[in-house]
Amino acid sequence: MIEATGLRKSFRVGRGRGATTVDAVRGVDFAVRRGEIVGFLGPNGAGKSTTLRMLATLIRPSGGAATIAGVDLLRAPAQVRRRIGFVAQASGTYDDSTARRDLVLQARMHGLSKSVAQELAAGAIRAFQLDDFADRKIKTYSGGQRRRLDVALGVIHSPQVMFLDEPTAGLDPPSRVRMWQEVRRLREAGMTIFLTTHYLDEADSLCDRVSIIDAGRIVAEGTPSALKREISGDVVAVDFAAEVAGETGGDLPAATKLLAEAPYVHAAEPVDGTLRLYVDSAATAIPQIMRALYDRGIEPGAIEARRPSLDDVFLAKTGRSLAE
Ligand SMILES: Nc1ncnc2c1ncn2[C@@H]1O[C@H](COP(=O)(O)OP(=O)(O)OP(=O)(O)O)[C@@H](O)[C@H]1O
Repeated sequence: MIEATGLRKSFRVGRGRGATTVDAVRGVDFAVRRGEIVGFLGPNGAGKSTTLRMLATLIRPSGGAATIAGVDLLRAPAQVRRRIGFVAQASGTYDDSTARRDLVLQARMHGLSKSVAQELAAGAIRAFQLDDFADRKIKTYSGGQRRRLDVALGVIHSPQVMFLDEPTAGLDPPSRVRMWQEVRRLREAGMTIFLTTHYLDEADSLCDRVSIIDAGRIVAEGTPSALKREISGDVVAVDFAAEVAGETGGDLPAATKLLAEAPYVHAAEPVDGTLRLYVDSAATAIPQIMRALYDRGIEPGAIEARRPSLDDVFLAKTGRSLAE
C-alpha cells in the first residue's frame, strides 16, 4: 500500500555564506502492506515527521521514490492526496469553532454536498465518541478529546491510507489507550495506517511492524517481537540511581567496567543511572553478578530481570537509549 525507496530530504537553512544543509532523511526504504499498522519509532529529530510529511505530499522529497495506494508520489501528488488522510502533530491552537462545525467543513472541503457532509459529521461524532461535547467550543476540550477530533477530521473522507504524526504525544495513559483503540478500529474498517511515535510501548503494542529510525536512517525493521528476539537472552537491570543523586561515588562506571569483562555478560550498558546487562539467563547470571559486585565492595540498589524491550534493540543499534 505504501512503498518507499531511497526517500531523502535535505533542508537548506540560513542564507548566503552562512547557509548549511540539514539532511533530515537520508534515504529510507520501507513497505507497508494493506491493512497494516506500521510505525516509525525514533528519538526527537530522527526524521519521522519529515518522512510522514513527504508521503502526505506536504513537502517534496529531495530524492528517492514512493507509491501510495498504487499512485506515484512525485508524478501524481493530487491523486495521492485523494487517497490519504493526514493528522499532524498536535498544534495546540484551536479556535472558537466546534467539533461538528469543523467536521462538516472538512467534509465539504473534500467536495461533498452539505447534506452528505452533515451525515458524515454525525457518523464521525458517534464513531469517535465526541457526542458529549461536539457542539461545545473546541478550546474547552481535553487533550484526548482534541486528539480524537483531529483523527476524526483526518478520516472524514474515508481514505485508504491514514498518516498519523505522534497521535498520542502529550496524552495521559487512559487517553493514549483509547486512541490506540480508535486506531485499531480504523484498521478494522479497512484502512492502512502509518504512524510516528517516540513511545516504545506504543510501537510495541499498537504496531504490526516497526521501523526504528535514527538520524535520518532506518536502523532496524520488523515486527516488535522479531526485533526483540534479535536481542537473545535476558536483560538484568542494576539500579545505581542513588549514586546519581550523589549518595555514593563512582560505582556505576566501576560496575560497568567489571561486568563488561565478565564471561557471562554479553554487553554492559549504563543508561540513566541503571546498568543494563545482557545475559543468556537472568536466573543463573544474577547470583554471579551479585557476587562480583560485593567482592568489589559495590552495593547496588534494586536488581531486576526482564525480557528485552524495543529500547534494548535501539540501544544495540545506536549505542544510545531512546528513554534518555
Ligand atoms: N523545515 C525545516 N527546515 C530545516 N530543518 C528542518 C525542517 N524540518 C525539519 N528539520 C530538521 O530535520 C530533522 C528531522 O526533523 P523531524 O521533524 O523529521 O524529526 P522527528 O523525528 O519527527 O522529531 P520529533 O519527534 O521531535 O517530531 C531535525 O534535525 C529538524 O531540525
